[in-house]
Amino acid sequence: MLMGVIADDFTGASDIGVTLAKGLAGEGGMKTALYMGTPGNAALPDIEAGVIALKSRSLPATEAVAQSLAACEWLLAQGCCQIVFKYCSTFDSTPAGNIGPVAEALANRLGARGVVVCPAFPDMGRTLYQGHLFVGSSPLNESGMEHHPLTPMTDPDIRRVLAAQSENPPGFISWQQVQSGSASVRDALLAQAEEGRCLVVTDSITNADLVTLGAACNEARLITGGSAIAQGLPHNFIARGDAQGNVPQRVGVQGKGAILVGSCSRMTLRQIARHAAGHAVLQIDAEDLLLGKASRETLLDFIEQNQHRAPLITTSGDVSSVSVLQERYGREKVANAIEDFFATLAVALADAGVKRLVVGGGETSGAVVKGLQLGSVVIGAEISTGVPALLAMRNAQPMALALKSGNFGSEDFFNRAFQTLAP
Ligand SMILES: Nc1ncnc2c1ncn2[C@@H]1O[C@H](COP(=O)(O)OP(=O)(O)OP(=O)(O)O)[C@@H](O)[C@H]1O
Ligand SMILES: O=C(O)[C@@H](O)C(=O)CO
Repeated sequence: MLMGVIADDFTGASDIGVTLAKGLAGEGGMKTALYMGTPGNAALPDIEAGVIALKSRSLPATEAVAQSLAACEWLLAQGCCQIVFKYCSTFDSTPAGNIGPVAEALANRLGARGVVVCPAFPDMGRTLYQGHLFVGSSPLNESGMEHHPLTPMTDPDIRRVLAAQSENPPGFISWQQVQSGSASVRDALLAQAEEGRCLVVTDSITNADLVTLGAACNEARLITGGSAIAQGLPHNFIARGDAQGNVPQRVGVQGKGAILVGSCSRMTLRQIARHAAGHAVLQIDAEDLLLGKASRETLLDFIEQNQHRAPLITTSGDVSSVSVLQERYGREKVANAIEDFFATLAVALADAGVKRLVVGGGETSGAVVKGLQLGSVVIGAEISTGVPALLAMRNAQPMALALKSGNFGSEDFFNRAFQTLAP
């Protein structure tokens, strides 16, 4: 294994996994495996990049650091010479972390300084200019992310957000400097390292900027960013003759399917509304879950009876219903109850023969995948930007999954993914 990635959520892990697996157009990527949690066993010998999915985004910082360091040790033991810490392209974090504490702990472990911090993901409209993160034409704090149920983002200045959760004041490299090319960025990173800067917020607006950063980080021990930071990294290994140039294959499994959605992000709410117009949607009242009122039999029946209508079960609510519930019961209690619900439901569905599962939301995906106790997963071709089809084995049976980040995918995503996971 040449490169190792530690991702702070499961949708993000599949997002960066497919970015590494496909690499640059015309060249291909790295043979990449996705591990659902830090594995107990050694990786297969032909794997060139390993992505470890953690569910560490909303944990207390000390736990997130401990899990990330353990993942890092496993990746180093597999032979990785470069580690990437993947977080959300909307820099989802709490005032206490976990991006700053995890990035600094990994930098200390790897002896790295002048480490790139770049959440930009231009294909999804996330750009970083003068340290400010935009989603399309809106600053981060006016993009809907200010209402996120777990990690509301109320400041678009990533330098300030990161400074508040880091021990060392972060450095900065502007877009103008990135335009001067990879050698100039490498020098700038070295200069920042010599000044003692651990983390360096680095602007990027286009994919070309991210490829420049990738080339500048050819020899870096640690890189941090959204998935798009990984675009140019396979090239470094392919150009050296270390990696072969992989192409992800289409993945599909015969059998019943279900769609489970716990994301309350703007795009997901639109996708659910669109799905409801032509397919089967069962809306669960999230408060019923907190009061222990949901019946599993009804849900299994709903999925069984609606196989021809791409059945979707959701708890998602709009900003006001989420905040009413959180004020009444507390943010963590609400999230835990809903995530437990999805984890248990996914297991019941899989036990009842469901073989295709589309999940909406990173924390929700984490809960579902942990519930199903999936180990390593094959990354297939992309269904939409940042969302690959995945092939897992459960009880020696194949299972196809798609884990969709809250704001990813077009309005018809849920039906498209449901159909795409079939052979
Ligand atoms: N009706 C609801 N009220 C309050 N919280 C909810 C409700 N429905 C779901 N949730 C919780 O909101 C959180 C949504 O986070 P999740 O990471 O799954 O989606 P997301 O943030 O949109 O996805 P991503 O992180 O991939 O962008 C989960 O913890 C989920 O349990
Ligand atoms: O970077 C993104 O936006 C996604 O991969 C993600 O992490 C959402 O949870």
